[in-house]
Amino acid sequence: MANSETLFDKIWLSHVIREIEDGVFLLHVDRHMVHECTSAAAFEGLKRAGRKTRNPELTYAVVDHILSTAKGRTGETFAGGREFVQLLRENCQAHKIELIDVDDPRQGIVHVIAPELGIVLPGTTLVCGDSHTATCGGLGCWAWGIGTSEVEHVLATQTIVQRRPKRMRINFEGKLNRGVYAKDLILRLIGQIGVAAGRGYAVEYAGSVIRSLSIEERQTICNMSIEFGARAGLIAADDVTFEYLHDLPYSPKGEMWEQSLAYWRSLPTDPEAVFDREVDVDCTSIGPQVTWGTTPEDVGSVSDPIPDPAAVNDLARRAAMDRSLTYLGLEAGQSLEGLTVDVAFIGSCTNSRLSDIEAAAEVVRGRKVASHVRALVVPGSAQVKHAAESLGLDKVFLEAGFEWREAGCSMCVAINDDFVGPGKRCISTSNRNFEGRQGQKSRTHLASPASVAAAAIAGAVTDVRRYLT
Ligand SMILES: CC(C)[C@H](C(=O)O)[C@@H](O)C(=O)O
Ligand code: SF4
Repeated sequence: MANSETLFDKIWLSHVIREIEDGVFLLHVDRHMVHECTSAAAFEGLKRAGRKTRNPELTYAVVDHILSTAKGRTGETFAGGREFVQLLRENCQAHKIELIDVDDPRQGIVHVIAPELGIVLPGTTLVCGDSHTATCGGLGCWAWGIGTSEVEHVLATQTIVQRRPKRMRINFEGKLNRGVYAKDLILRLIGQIGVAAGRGYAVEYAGSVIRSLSIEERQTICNMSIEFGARAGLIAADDVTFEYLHDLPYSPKGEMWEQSLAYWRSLPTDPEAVFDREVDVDCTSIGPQVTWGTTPEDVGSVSDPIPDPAAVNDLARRAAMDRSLTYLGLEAGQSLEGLTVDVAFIGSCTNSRLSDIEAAAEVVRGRKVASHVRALVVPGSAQVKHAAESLGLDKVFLEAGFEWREAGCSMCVAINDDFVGPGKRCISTSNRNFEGRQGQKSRTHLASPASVAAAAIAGAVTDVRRYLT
């Protein structure tokens, strides 16, 4: 039907090659990102089957996960990652895939560099063997994480088989309070609708608050789509997006740019379009968010008392809350404010872009990290690191007592040199807080970069608004 399609419908329809069975389709993949952690088995599969990569020019590889973030690091510094890095190098060479290697000035977390380089474009499909690929949806593309066997399929055919998802729209309206950032909005949403609400849906984020966000903030929102079960989250491209994309290394140029712009402007959801589900989030009532449990749904404003599991009727939820509180060493009714932290981590594909680092620096400037806290900033990419350094932000952090590290996934996932330590408590800008996520027996509290910076200074979870002028 004319004039009643959603953004997602438009992208979907322009990528269908054919219907395979009822509701299941073969689709074209425009861009494919690859990293060292989930690609080795896919390349191995190709080798065994004697297949080639169909469109190596549409695939980009980068090293980010199993990598040291120490100054002067190479792909060999972290012993556990050497083999993965080496294999990626060999596979990229054999398949003529562009590799952004450890010492490349474009290196960084896969979901941070893809937008930064203009590999992500509105209206396209982008996949990667990584669940947080949805991050790239912030630029109006359909981006989602795939499994390793699908990585092999995409390499071999440049297509993917997908069941058509349902459509959900989430409307963020109201006025943002001081000390409230994109991270607080997405945490609040997950607290409101729960970690399973997105299953089977492609989600579009909309509303006046979303329109007012920068591209980096939109990526933070889309990044956590997977944390409530949606595999993709999209935000329609607008002038903010076009300005961001203009003149990036891989974005279209000249006449192609003009043609692309005209097409991109046709993509936003039509006014008459209908969604399978709509959710409204009232931003006016949101304060700085901090998680108190082991899912991102276990979240509240920093000054709220931790909810009492005994007051919850759903028995499974009650048991999960009990288990969360035990794991984190917390009690119902307790306030998170004043809770001592051992580690403060600013990084990950959720919150490691320049604006995140700037927001944290605003809190840190002229202050010192509490003496018992290990505090780190791990920029999402070499470009982010460089940009921050040219603003003198590295000095702000170093003088305060933070570590200023090289780009990578780092302590978000702890499959490298950076981990929290058993029984230790970390306040983190990353996206996952399940048991052991940041290392064996680590305890994680998710929050925004400004809130994490404030906690590093205070030595404890605190209300960031006290540190803002
Ligand atoms: C290593 C990779 C498979 C994983 C993912 O897919 O999300 C990682 O990036 C993560 O965040 O846990
Ligand atoms: S930063 Fe964390 S969430 Fe993002 S890709 Fe790396 S491990 Fe996954």
